[in-house]
Amino acid sequence: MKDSLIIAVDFSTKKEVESFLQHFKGEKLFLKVGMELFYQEGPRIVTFLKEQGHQVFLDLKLHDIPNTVYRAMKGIASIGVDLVNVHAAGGQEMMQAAREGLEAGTNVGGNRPYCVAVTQLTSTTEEQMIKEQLINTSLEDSVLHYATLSKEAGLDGVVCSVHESVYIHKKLGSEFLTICPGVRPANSDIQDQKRVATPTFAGSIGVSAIVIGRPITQATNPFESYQLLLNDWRGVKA
Ligand SMILES: O=c1ccn([C@@H]2O[C@H](COP(=O)(O)O)[C@@H](O)[C@H]2O)c(=O)[nH]1
Repeated sequence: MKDSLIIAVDFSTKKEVESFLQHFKGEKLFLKVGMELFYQEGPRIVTFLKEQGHQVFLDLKLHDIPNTVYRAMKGIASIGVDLVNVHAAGGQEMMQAAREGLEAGTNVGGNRPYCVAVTQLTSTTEEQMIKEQLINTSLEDSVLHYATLSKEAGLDGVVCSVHESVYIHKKLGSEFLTICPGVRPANSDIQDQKRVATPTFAGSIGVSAIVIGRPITQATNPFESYQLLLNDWRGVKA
């Protein structure tokens, strides 16, 4: 889990994923399946990727009442994913229920999937948070607050931007996972992301894992793009 570069395979069909993975010549990857793909293909896409030897982050960002989240997580654990998530805004009781559901759904002797909570989406600015969510504090304080609640609920970490990771590790310990999307090569298009950073910066400050989608999936040569980003992240000099 730690030091992984997770590729967000944001495609609509298994066929598109299969053709994307052909660029990687059998390399074992850490892949993120999001709503777009899961809602089209269902649990069988996870089974397919696991059978190919990949690790899977199922990014469904659950946010519902505790009983519903418990039952959904119980089912998700039985599909065999490695990492799942909820929205921290669902509250501490809901996050506890998520963890308990995962424990209940994990086979005896198996590993419970890691569970992390989304703090503030990396597409949100501080200005938007204050205006639209009526959270009258700094974005950093809001993220730290959600991270603290997540840890108290027994979760393994959070989804946050690279910029908040240092404060989270300082307060909650470096073992508490910071999974960071919003990662872009220097001077590239940030698209709908707002709180962005380069892989090099993420690596230099000890972020637990980074998530990158479009800079790899939409590249002319996805494998080359992945290798370059991986080297930047791991501090390998060209
Ligand atoms: O705060 C969040 C939480 C999740 N995401 C997801 O990560 C990827 C990022 O893709 P890019 O193409 O690299 O922007 C995407 O699947 C999001 O759903 C996030 O970006 N921010």
